[in-house]
Amino acid sequence: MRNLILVGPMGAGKSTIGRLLAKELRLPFKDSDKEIELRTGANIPWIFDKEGELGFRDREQAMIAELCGCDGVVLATGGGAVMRDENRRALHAGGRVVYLHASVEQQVGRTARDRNRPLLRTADPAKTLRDLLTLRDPLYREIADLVVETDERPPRMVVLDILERLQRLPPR
Ligand SMILES: Nc1ncnc2c1ncn2[C@@H]1O[C@H](COP(=O)(O)OP(=O)(O)O)[C@@H](O)[C@H]1O
Ligand SMILES: O=C(O)C1=C[C@@H](OP(=O)(O)O)[C@@H](O)[C@H](O)C1
Ligand SMILES: [Mg+2]
Repeated sequence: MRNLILVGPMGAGKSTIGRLLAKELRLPFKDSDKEIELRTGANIPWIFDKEGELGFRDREQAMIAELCGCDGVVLATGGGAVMRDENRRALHAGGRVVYLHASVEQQVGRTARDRNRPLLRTADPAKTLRDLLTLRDPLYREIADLVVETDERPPRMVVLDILERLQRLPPR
């Protein structure tokens, strides 16, 4: 399989684990959100403010299509990338897909101090994360080759688990 692709909700650790995995595998690391920021020269909240979520999703779809065309990269997606059918098709075709799972409680704790997630600027971020996970969990599972638990496990341990389980995956 060509690339190693991480999906999952905000705070699951896609950006953190992706960077560590890439280092371990000596592969380039690409973070879809970071690539959008580099390409536009604007940060994610600014894009949401100026273009709305729809504008961001269009940029995200174009970036996912481009990055899934790479060969041999570790790719961290944004938590909402699985919402579009086109993205799910591209991600599944683009390589091995790992769903990083985290409970809503852990997601809340890990995202609380970070103001860079516009969807969590709500009165009740825990409810927002719960509602999003209800909607998206089946979509993550639909395209995942592996589901990996991240609750109560430090990033290093999650990385080792992924590497070990990838070796045991049958060919698609
Ligand atoms: N397994 C983990 N255990 C504890 N904290 C974690 C873990 N994975 C990530 N984090 C922390 O959670 C925060 C969000 O991680 P991040 O990689 O940005 O998630 P995502 O890209 O999935 O939204 C960061 O501060 C990161 O250090
Ligand atoms: O869940 C989402 O819809 C989003 C997740 C974010 O990425 P992370 O999952 O890396 O936080 C980022 O793409 C944007 O704020 C929207
Ligand atoms: Mg991220």
